[in-house]
Amino acid sequence: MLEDVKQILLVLSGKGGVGKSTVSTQLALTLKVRGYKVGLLDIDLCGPSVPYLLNLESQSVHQGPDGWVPVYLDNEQRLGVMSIGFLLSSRNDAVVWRGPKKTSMIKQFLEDVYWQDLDYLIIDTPPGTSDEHITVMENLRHVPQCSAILVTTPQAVAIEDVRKEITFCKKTGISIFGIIENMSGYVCPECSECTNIFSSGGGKSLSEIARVPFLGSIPIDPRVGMLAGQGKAAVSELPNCTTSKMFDELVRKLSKSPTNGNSETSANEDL
Ligand SMILES: Nc1ncnc2c1ncn2[C@@H]1O[C@H](COP(=O)(O)OP(=O)(O)OP(=O)(O)O)[C@@H](O)[C@H]1O
Repeated sequence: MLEDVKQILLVLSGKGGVGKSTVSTQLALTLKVRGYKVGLLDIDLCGPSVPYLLNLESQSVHQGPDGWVPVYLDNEQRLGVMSIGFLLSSRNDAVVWRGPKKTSMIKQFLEDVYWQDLDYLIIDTPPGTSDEHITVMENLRHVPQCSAILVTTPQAVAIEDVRKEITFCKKTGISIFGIIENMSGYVCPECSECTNIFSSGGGKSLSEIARVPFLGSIPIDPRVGMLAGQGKAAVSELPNCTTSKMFDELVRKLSKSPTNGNSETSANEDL
C-alpha cells in the first residue's frame, strides 16, 4: 500500500519536546489546505500526541476489507490519520512493550493501513533513535520516494542531537530532505516583535556544515501553540504569521521535488 503514496516524509528529532508533532501536524494540515491528499502516521507508541493535536481523541480506527481504515479529519477525507492512540481505551493508558512487540506494531502500521492514493504520507516518529526508528528505517530504506525532515531547536544540545540523527539517516540510507529550526525566537503576540530567547541560527549552521538543505525557522508563537488540540491549520487561521509562510514555502519545495531531496548523495560524510 505504501507503493500508492507519491512521497513519504519521516519527521525526526534528536530530542523530545522540540515541536516534531507540531511540525508533522501543521505540515499535514497545510498540504490538505493546499489541495493535496495526505496521510499522517504517528508511530510514537509510548507518547502518541497526534490524536490530541488534531482534536481526534474520541475517534477509533476499524478494520475494513482492505486493512485498517484511517481516521479522517473531516468529511472531505483529504487528511487520514493513524496512531496507536486510536487503539488505546484512554489517553492515560501506557504502552509498556518490549522491542519485538513494538516492531510488529510498526510493521502493521506500515503494511496494513488502507491509505488509498496519497500525495504525501507524513510519519511522526518518537524522539531519538529507538526501536521504532530502526524498524521504520529498515522498512523504508529502499522506498525511493522516502526522505527525512529533521526538526531541531536552536540550543546547542538539540543541535548536537540532530547531528546524530543525520548520521543515523546516512547509516540507514534514508535521504534527508532538510532541517527545520523550531522555537527560533519568541514572537510577542502584542507587537509581533521577535526576540531570540535561545539564540537562533544553529539549525542553519548545522545544515551548512552537513550540506543538508535548510528548510526554514519557526519562532515560538503562542498563537501557534494554541492551535494544538484544535486540528486547525496555521496557514488558514494565521495566514500572515512567519510560521504559515514557512509551511507554505515548505509545501512549495516539496511539490518541486516529486521523489525526494536527493541530498543524501551530497551530504557531508565527515560530521
Ligand atoms: N513554534 C511553536 N510556538 C509555540 N508553541 C510551540 C511551537 N512548537 C511547539 N510548540 C508547543 O510545544 C509543545 C511541544 O511540542 P510537540 O508536542 O510538537 O513536540 P514533540 O517534539 O513532538 O514532543 P515529543 O517529544 O513529546 O513527541 C506543545 O505544547 C506545542 O504546542
